[in-house]
Amino acid sequence: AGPTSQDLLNDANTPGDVLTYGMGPQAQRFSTLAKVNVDNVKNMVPAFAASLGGEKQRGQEAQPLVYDGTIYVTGSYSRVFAFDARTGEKKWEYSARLPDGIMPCCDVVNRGAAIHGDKIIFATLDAHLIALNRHTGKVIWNKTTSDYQAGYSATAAPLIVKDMVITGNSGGEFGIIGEVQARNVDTGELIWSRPTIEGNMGTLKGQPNGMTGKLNASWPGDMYKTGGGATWLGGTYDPDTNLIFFGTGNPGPWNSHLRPGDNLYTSSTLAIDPDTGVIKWHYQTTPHDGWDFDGVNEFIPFDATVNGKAMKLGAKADRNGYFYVLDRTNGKLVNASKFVMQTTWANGINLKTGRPNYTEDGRPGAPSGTEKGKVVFSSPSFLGGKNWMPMAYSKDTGLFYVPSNDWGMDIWNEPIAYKKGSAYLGAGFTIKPIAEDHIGALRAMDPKTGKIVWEYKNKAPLWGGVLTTAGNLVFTGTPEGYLKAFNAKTGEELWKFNTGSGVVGSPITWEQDGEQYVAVMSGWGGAVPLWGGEVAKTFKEISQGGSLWVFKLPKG
Ligand SMILES: O=C(O)c1cc(C(=O)O)c2c(n1)C(=O)C(=O)c1cc(C(=O)O)[nH]c1-2
Ligand SMILES: [Ca+2]
Repeated sequence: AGPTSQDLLNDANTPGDVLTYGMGPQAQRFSTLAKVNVDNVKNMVPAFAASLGGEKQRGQEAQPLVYDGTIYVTGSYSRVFAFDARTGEKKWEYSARLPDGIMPCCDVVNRGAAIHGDKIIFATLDAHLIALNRHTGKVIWNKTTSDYQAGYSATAAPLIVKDMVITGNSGGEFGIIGEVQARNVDTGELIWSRPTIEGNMGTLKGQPNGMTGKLNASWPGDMYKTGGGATWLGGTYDPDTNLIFFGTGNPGPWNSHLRPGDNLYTSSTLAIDPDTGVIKWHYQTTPHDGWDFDGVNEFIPFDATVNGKAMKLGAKADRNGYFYVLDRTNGKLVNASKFVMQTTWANGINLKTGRPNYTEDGRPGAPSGTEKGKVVFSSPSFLGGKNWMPMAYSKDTGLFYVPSNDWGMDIWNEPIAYKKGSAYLGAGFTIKPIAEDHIGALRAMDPKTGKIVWEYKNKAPLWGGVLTTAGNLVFTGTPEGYLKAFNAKTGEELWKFNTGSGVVGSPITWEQDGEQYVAVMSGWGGAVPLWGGEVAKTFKEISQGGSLWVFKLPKG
């Protein structure tokens, strides 16, 4: 039969398998396992490695799934692999036949699959959603989610809620319209679609277009028709409030002078009712985004007592450099604090309005005629204080572990007009380091105080996901090739292993035959080598790769 929607809800409490992207619908990436712990992690050794093979290497950003003795991973170029979880032997491989004209902005990546019943479901770079038989890798259904020739693509892992596959889309750099789609998991038929840009019609259940507030009030003229707001990282689900949370990306074009207004719902967190597709609340982290700060970062539900009051909260480390804690029942700001070295574009967040206090010269200037506008130095860079790589929340320490980066950019605006299937930026940029000794910084954040409790600095930008465990451990990868383990309370580095290529995947752990296993994908890529400017030059020595690595303690 295979996992049911109920099994997926219980994923965080069943350490014998990993059924969801995020290790639980809330995506806390916390494991209750403690067989591998601060005392013995130094002894951990590889159990096996499995290559994705072929000439198709590039960025391997996937988080593996584990079920019934099989590890499922997605690879670059829209591939899926099933490996034996005891030996690493390949069971099957599926490779989507991609057309020549795909337009992913930021490498040919995929972050993971979903599992349900007899199916493995994943999204492709040419904007298809495909369900494979998990035993054979044969296609069960294959749906077109949008038009790749207009710049749509998909890189996120699907979310499964109540027998629906809920997906985001990519293409924010091409003037697409961000969208969340819910489909029947058995057939792939569309149930509802929720556009993220005010003024665009979706097909919602029980509401003709379901857009809240005045249509298009936050966009001039027709700009909402090409407004971006891609939901390119997928979503999390909170059973306590029955809400799904999707971040939305940058508005199109990047040149903000062409679209005065807040440009809802770009660079925001949306809380959506999974039963209808209706937006219950929104919180916009960067109104009128002019830096590609995007806002797509994952929103992780957690519970804590604030000022003596038990609260249902959620946290998001935004690309704009601020760590936000919201009341997840209504989207109200509880606190916001800086988690990076610098934020040149804003002096903090106004706790009453929830809006950033913009600095006077932080925004790149308007072009005049065909001349580019005033260049400004901005920090974080557009690749963000934190990009797509997911943070983790430990129920034991009460801390969030945030994979962050300290860097800046020169950014300027240029004239631009929309053309179907062409980049729609109207901006240029060069990314620059801002510190002598590091770009990457893994930071332990206390969500109650907004304080950084410890940090680990890394020379290259951190671009991989984080895992935390009841063994008082935090795991993350580095572009230099290491998977590393840290003491969750102190940040002390306890173990490392070099996988031979940059690690930009998200680690997982599970228990099998009485032993605890840890797995991560290795394979350098993603946006940094493509867009990293001066920063990317320092990492050209990193070798490409494409392997799954699995670790455990030696027997006996
Ligand atoms: O607006 C979008 O649709 C969109 C999509 C993606 C993507 O799907 O990977 C990225 C971005 N934007 C983006 O801004 C970005 O920095 C980025 C980095 C990466 C990556 O995988 O390393 N993807 C993306
Ligand atoms: Ca983007």
